[in-house]
Amino acid sequence: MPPLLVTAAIIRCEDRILLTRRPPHVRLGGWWEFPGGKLDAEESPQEGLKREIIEELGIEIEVGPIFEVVYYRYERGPVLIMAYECRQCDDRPIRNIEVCDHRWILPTQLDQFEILPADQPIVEKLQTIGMTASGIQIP
Ligand SMILES: Nc1nc2c([nH]c(=O)n2[C@H]2C[C@H](O)[C@@H](COP(=O)(O)OP(=O)(O)OP(=O)(O)O)O2)c(=O)[nH]1
Repeated sequence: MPPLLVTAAIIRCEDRILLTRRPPHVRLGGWWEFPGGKLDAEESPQEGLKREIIEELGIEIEVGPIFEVVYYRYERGPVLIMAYECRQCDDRPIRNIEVCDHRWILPTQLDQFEILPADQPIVEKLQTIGMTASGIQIP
């Protein structure tokens, strides 16, 4: 089975990153994750990610360089997660539209959240090198 193509946004603001929580009633409900979702047909990863963030949180983002790519086998089938370094580029407040909670956290706080298992390589990279070290272009 080919993997589901999923994009995820590592949205940074100063030294914090954004984590969102999946609503209780959806598949994998209650887990924390990086906001994003499945790509639609004929959509580039960057276009899909911007669309998902507007749908889920009501904010506009700029999509920067790729941060990590993860292949993970869930019981229902594999996913390929493309995680991009991003930043918010408007001043709208975040709204929990398709998520049930969100937090701006320090990388040192990642261990305090139950984050989807597929995201482990992303979490480890954030904990060890952070984002500035990987070249995110944030003034
Ligand atoms: N957005 C996101 N999805 C992730 C992460 N880690 C991870 O394993 N996933 C998985 C969970 C889901 O199986 C899949 C994303 O699917 P989804 O159901 O959230 O995507 P979607 O919003 O497009 O879904 P839908 O409601 O339109 O069906 O990727 C992550 O950090 N962010």
